[in-house]
Amino acid sequence: MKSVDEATRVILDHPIDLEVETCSTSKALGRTLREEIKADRDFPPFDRVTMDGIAINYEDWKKGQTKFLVTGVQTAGSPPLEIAVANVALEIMTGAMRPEGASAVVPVEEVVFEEAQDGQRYATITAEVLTLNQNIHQQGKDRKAGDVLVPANTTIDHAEIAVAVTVGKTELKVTCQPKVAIVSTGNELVDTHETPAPYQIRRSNSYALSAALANRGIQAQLWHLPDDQTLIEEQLTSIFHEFDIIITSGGVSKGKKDYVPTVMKQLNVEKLFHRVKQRPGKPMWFGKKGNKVLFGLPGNPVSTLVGLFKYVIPYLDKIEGRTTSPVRYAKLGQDFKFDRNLTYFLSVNVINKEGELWANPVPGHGSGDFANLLECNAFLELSENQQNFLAGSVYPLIPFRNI
Ligand SMILES: Nc1nc2c(c(=O)[nH]1)N[C@H]1C(S)=C(S)[C@@H](COP(=O)(O)OP(=O)(O)OC[C@H]3O[C@@H](n4cnc5c(N)ncnc54)[C@H](O)[C@@H]3O)O[C@H]1N2
Ligand code: MOO
Repeated sequence: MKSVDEATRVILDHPIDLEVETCSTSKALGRTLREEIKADRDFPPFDRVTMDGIAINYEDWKKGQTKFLVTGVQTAGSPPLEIAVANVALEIMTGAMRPEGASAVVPVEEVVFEEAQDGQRYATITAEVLTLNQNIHQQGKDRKAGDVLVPANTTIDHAEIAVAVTVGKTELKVTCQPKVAIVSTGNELVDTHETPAPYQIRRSNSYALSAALANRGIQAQLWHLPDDQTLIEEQLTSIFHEFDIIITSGGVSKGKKDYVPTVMKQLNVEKLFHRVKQRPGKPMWFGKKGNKVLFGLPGNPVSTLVGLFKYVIPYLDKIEGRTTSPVRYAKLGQDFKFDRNLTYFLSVNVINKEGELWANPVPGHGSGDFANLLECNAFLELSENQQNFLAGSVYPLIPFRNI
């Protein structure tokens, strides 16, 4: 039986290859970039005015001039005007290009405007202090044309989309998303709209898995198969043809109808491990055939989700080449005892107390108690070979909601 660390290593050491495709930039949120995004122009591309006010030649003010004749108005999006003679100003708007000859912009709050008898408009500066080039964002100050703005393999978020469209990219090269199938098994399971017999339940795992994957940007396709070995074999054969990643739930333990491992053998899927020294989720199965993998997650709903968040999501991150955030840690909120020689994934409610994450145990009633997860936002990974876990000690966190 593999330890949690060994199982993690085996999984991450068996990536499948995903191709590169082109995707419209506006739909690229969450995808992995497979090219560099370079600046097509300087950032900003021209000396950009940053306040609504008047543009003047700073030297005029420095020589003692505070009252300026307004000779024009320059709005954002129009070609630059010019300050060609001494002691004149242009009214100017945020986003406009610096007019030729202008070397300071004084905000309207520091200017008094007046109309003279002759119909001319004057602006008097009330500010005590001006500086050269104030309120002008200098061309190329942020980035230079040709600079790499976003390196390849970055996960695309709103900031990357803003930069990509700014440099004129309507499309981006991204990693193809894997095709994912979720297959639940079990005669005791009926669908949501059905009324279960007294010995049946409604199935929930496939819906929980597909919702969690949708949150991660992946639209999985769902199947449910009865405990019929021939049918499972037939269906998984065709699912293997069509999909890159198959996630099964149930049918991997030691029961007479737990057919997943047997069927995998018949389909020549290489077993990389079966069973992990952990609770919940011990009976997990993992294997690979060609460029496809199967995660056989145990059926108990909490075990299924531990498998998804601990193993499947990091695997997706790896094959998609995503930039991932480092492992997060939290302090255990109260003493906890677990005396089996297994890694324990404790359901916890994590709160942020004065900048520190504290994980309060919400143990529930075992791996079938999925209603318990309504009160939780993460699993805390308590290492094997330890029995007493003390309040205040720090452990890795596997969040399944935003914390
Ligand atoms: N003799 C042994 N029995 C069991 C062992 C063991 O080591 N020796 N392991 C136990 C552990 S731990 C787990 S976890 C379960 C996992 O077994 P399976 O993966 O074969 O899962 P099933 O038997 O099919 O189902 C277990 C449980 O979960 C419910 N379930 C299954 N699928 C769904 C679904 N889609 N939605 C909601 N609930 C689901 C199912 O009805 C069962 O109650 O095995 C233990 N037994
Ligand atoms: O691993 Mo099972 O998930 O403990 O119930």
